[in-house]
Amino acid sequence: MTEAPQTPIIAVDKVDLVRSGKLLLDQVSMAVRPGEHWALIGPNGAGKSSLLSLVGAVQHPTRGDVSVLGGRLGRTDIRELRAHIGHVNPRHDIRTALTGREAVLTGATGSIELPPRWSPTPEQEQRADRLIATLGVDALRDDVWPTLSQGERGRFLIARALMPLPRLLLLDEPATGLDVAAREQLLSSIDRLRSEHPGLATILVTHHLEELPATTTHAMLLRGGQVVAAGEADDVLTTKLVTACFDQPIAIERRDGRWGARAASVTP
Ligand SMILES: Nc1ncnc2c1ncn2[C@@H]1O[C@H](COP(=O)(O)OP(=O)(O)OP(=O)(O)O)[C@@H](O)[C@H]1O
Repeated sequence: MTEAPQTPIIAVDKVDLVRSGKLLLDQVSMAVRPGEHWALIGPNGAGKSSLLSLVGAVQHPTRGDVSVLGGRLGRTDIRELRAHIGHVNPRHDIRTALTGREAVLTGATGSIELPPRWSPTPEQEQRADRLIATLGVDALRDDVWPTLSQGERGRFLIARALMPLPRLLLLDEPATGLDVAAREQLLSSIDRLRSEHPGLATILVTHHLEELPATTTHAMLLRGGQVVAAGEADDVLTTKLVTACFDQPIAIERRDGRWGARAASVTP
């Protein structure tokens, strides 16, 4: 007996995105299934954030279809869809002295600050504490936001995004600005998270292959709004395809699950 194929969490079909008369995405297609962890890679201006905003139900395509969690954009209430998508935005702006744990709890209300007179249920508190442990920031849970480092905030924000039990987690350049130790802690946390939530699908945007967790299963290379390659990570993250994507000779190697990139020597 053959197994029924898993319904995609995201189905993007021949999408164009036009803004201010400019074609930002050109015939892009993508299918993401439960348990898949995608890397979205490409040079500056390639269209990575634009694609993330479509699958995050933030904006609609100009042409083509986007379905997220079974709801087709344009036919579904996108606010309702967004409630099931965890979106980790490095520009998340907390201006008060919330503790790390309180920041995570705001994920239950979808707000930036804790709403007045709101208190979490015991289940919400337990969930926040479990996620804080998974992301490895237990010891910092009572520290206030202004005193946390960028890497520590990043891990609290991932825990926050997971509070509503999303089936899809979008990570927009989560390692930007982190030192090597903070980056490695973040990547280990993402690996742990993925193993503890096997049905979760994730998409991680980055310019740097060194910032990919070892649990990355799939990759898409974008350039000038077009897909250069998409599929299983080992088939896509190759010297030939990454060189074509960045228009620069780049040698790719994978060691102990992690990727590395360096300038390739060009043979005359
Ligand atoms: N609303 C808009 N109107 C016109 N052009 C836009 C708009 N939004 C984005 N762009 C342009 O579209 C292109 C793709 O932008 P996008 O932010 O998706 O790229 P990116 O791959 O995420 O880039 P980066 O790595 O620099 O963050 C860029 O050239 C950008 O200037």
